[in-house]
Amino acid sequence: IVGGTDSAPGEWPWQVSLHVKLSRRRHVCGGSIISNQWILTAAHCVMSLANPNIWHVYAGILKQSEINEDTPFFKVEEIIVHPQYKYARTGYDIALMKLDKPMNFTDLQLPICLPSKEDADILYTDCWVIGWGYRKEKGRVEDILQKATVPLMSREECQARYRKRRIGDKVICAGYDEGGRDACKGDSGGPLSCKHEEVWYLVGITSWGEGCARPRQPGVYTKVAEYSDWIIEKTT
Ligand SMILES: Cc1c(O)cccc1C(=O)Nc1cccc2ccc(C(=N)N)cc12
Repeated sequence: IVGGTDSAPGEWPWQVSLHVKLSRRRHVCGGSIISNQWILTAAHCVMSLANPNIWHVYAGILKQSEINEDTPFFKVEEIIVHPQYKYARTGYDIALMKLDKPMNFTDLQLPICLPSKEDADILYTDCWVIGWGYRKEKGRVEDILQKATVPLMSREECQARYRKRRIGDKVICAGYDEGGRDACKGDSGGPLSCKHEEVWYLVGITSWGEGCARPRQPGVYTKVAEYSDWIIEKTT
């Protein structure tokens, strides 16, 4: 997250850290708890690492430094990548991870609500992007979970900012014209969470952007409301 601040313990109980157990255990992407056995993340996070056995899901943590070989984690039983996904920039950047066993909800690990398709046009005004990703383009994974508030923008305005790309209706853009506050590498797969009438909704999944927090280059997020049928089909 560029231009963010430290989160407090339990502030974002649906945020998880997805680690890959390869050469070195490391945070690869964020993800969101959507039920006691399912995590929603970005397809580009899991594409080249589609083997469920190499993933460790850490829930209820604030700092990466809380994680060591004794820290409990969830194993992944199944990974479902959207069948139409090719690259983050061309959309369908969404994937589901089924945990090997249901988690117990606590104050530090709770699900976030999915917006329904009817909610696709709600104008959310209190949206936050969170993650342990880079604070600048040439950055590194951060220790304390960062948060930044970002305004949603219309598809038309986003398309005007990304002339070389097709900004479709299954993505949502957010950011400041002057730049300075945005998600970045390492935040991928994490939630764009919006509070609406006292309830938090998973409005977007951090997907891509040209650089990070650059003027007139907003963050692009998978629009979760457009995938509610797919999510329900795959998780029930
Ligand atoms: C290609 C690249 C890097 O190598 C390092 C840092 C950023 C980038 C980059 O251009 N964009 C990105 C690469 C990977 C995930 C990203 C997630 C969000 C955003 C965003 N701005 N909302 C940009 C990303």
